[in-house]
Amino acid sequence: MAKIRRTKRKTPVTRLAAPASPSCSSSKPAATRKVIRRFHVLSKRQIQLRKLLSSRREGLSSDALKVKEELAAIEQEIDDMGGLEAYQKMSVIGQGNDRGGGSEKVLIGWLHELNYPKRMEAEKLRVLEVGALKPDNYASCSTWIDVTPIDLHSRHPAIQEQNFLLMDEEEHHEQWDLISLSLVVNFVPEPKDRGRMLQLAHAMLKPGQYVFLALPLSCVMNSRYCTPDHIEGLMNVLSFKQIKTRWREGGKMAYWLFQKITPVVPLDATLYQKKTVLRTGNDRNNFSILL
Ligand SMILES: C[S@@+](CC[C@H](N)C(=O)[O-])C[C@H]1O[C@@H](n2cnc3c(N)ncnc32)[C@H](O)[C@@H]1O
Repeated sequence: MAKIRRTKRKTPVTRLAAPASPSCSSSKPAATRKVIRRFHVLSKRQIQLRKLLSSRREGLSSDALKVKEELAAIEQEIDDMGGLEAYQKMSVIGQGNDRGGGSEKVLIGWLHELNYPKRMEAEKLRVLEVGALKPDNYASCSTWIDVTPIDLHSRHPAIQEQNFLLMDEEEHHEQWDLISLSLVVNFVPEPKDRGRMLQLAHAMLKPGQYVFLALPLSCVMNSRYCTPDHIEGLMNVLSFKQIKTRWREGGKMAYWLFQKITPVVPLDATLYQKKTVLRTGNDRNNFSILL
């Protein structure tokens, strides 16, 4: 039976800071965090191994066999843990307790500051909520928000089971007023796919409309490769303008609202196409987003 390699490498930040600090649920906070961290570690390794396998010629060496064995062991462990479903359950607990509710509270507050729903015309705001754990996050705004919740794994019939990265860009071109990416970009293991997610959001938004982004604070405050300025610069390159941002010292989350703009001159993307060290020090994480 193959064993999963257990190294002393640090757990990636994307895995640490998902909303998992329940204080009044039946799951103990430490146990909740443990499931979330382990799930992220395993799914990142799963992607690495799959890539490794697809880059080798069939039956090339005994190395390939080892990779296959490790992959099988990882997939078994993910299954034994209860898979994405168990992870989502832990995230719901965290959502309720860690943040006193979901990120949508921050977003709704900002929309009110931007004078919604007053400034709206006849139609409701078309919101695509990516990574929806509950179908009714926007129930209190149902008179002015028309939400489409999607997730890789639907936990409710009203949540469409859909990978955002596989949505048809042409079909959805400039169809949405707001796309919510709360704790979703950091869930995606590959930095380039994270960038693609933001690019896709841009293509799918109507001109002048918004993307809401929420990340664990450590992704921007303790990463070697990512800072709040870097996020803003990267979003500017994608033709987004920062409208709102919020985090607090010692907090767990960072939030942004960006507006899709039409740039006068396209900006140079070079700085965002490869990892550049922006912070030094041993105790940093490796979160990054690449274009
Ligand atoms: C940590 S949970 C966050 C849920 C919620 N948005 C929040 O802020 O608490 C991440 C969710 O995003 C979903 N997700 C990740 N990548 C996705 C993708 N490409 N398309 C759709 N859903 C995705 C996962 O399945 C998971 O349910």
